[in-house]
Amino acid sequence: MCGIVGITGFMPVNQSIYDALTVLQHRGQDAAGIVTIDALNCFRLRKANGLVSDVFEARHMQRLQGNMGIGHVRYPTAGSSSASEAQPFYVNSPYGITLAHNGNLTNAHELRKQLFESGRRHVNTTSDSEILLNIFAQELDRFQHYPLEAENIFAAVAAVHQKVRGAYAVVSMIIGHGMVAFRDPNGIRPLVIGKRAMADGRIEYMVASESVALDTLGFEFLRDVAPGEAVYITEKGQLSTRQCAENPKSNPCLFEYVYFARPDSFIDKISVYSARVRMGTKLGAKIAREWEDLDIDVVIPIPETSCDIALEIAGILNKPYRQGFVKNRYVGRTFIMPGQHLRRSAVRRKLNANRAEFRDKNVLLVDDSIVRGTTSEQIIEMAREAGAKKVYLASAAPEIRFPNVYGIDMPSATELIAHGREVEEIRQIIGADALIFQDLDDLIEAVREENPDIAQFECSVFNGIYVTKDVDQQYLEYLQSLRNDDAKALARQNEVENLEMHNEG
Ligand SMILES: O=P(O)(O)OC[C@H]1O[C@H](OP(=O)(O)OP(=O)(O)O)[C@H](O)[C@@H]1O
Ligand SMILES: NC(=O)CC[C@H](N)C(=O)O
Ligand SMILES: [Mg+2]
Repeated sequence: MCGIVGITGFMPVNQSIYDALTVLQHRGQDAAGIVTIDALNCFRLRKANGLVSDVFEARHMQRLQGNMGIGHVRYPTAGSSSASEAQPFYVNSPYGITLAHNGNLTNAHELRKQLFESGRRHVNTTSDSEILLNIFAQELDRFQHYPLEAENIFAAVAAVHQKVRGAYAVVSMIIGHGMVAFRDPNGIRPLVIGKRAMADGRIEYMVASESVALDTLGFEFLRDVAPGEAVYITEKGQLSTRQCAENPKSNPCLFEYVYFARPDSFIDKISVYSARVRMGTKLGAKIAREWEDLDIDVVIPIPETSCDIALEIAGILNKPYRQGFVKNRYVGRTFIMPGQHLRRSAVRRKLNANRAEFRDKNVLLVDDSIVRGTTSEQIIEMAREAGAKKVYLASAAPEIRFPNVYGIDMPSATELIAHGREVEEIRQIIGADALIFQDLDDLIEAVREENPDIAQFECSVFNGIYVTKDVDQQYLEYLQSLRNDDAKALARQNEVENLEMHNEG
């Protein structure tokens, strides 16, 4: 998952975009970037690998001048993790365009070919986002006048929707025009818009992956950008919006609510926090039903995302809730780290058992999800080392059995602990005394309760149904060959940092 942000204002936006990226950091820890448009109508860019606080030094911030800008935090799901694939991307024609993207395209390979053969455009990186930028540029280029009208920009987005498959929440800037943001016709990845009034009444606008970024910067939440919709804000601050998809549907990613998004965000009118509490209610009821005979002394969350869920379960079971694991606040999210070795070693650096809470107790550990099993395997071991008698584990998400192709880096089914396995087998592998998963229907109900208008969530990782309908076994095999852990490790070895083009150093 990546995080995107864009601000059109009347004051310098560099600090605001930086601040927004810091509250979206949980969506991507690998790279960060900001582009602004300065007073001479030139783009100013800083992007590199690392956390937001590492990438932008005072000298970069000073150079990022201008009242309009976009930013990105990256969790790579396509291409390589080289700094040259950090975002935003830039293309010089027509007019000069930059773009930041959250999501993943499922027809990137065909699009690249089509761009070269019929568009005479070469894309020099392996990033799907740079392909998306070039498709957008190609469509804008069909209008051969300057400046473009809002109509032209919306027509270009409509054409992008026709050509591109997959998940994309996008923010882009066009020199001499303004900012454009759009969401794919299934609304898989989130995108919100907000506004802030200046003292003189002029309105500044902000788009972001999550509403928490608007809150932090004092922008008033206006609404979610609708699936398929585009918003265009001119340099002068004029907002227009348009539905650009022929058959838009609301199929937001269920895993955003389980894990990715911050609890204080609202996505498609649903509070992420409340959804997690309801996940706890449902799972608590299932545990009470199915584990009547189990003697649970204490409920312990696996920090951080599962804390709200575990607290609710403790309430339902009428058992004490204890913070049995202390989290090192300087270690980030382990699931989105690149490479299994790094993920494994990070768990013990991140979490440490509070012995007093485990000694001679039967503990119920709660996690939001079990994906590769990296966390649960080690955490159960740690609970036992700390003196627990019995260790039970509950997951607020059902078994994750299928790859994700829409912006979560789970390209290969064989890396998933629940792939091809039933609960008993998974329990044995992770070493729990008992293991329980939430039912998919319960999870969907828990999330959907606040917005019954959502008929279908994107929940392919649980049921193997891909809402874009273009994903078949052949594509999944292709993806796996490209992005399994070994292939990515090999690619990392061959990377040359900070170069746009490969340079034999
Ligand atoms: O089965 P796994 O492959 O280990 O993946 C699942 C775990 O990873 C995530 O935690 P993470 O450390 O990324 O972040 P958090 O602090 O937000 O819980 C998630 O919350 C689970 O704990
Ligand atoms: N997680 C994401 O949204 C990733 C965006 C894009 N596919 C990239 O890899 O850079
Ligand atoms: Mg976790």
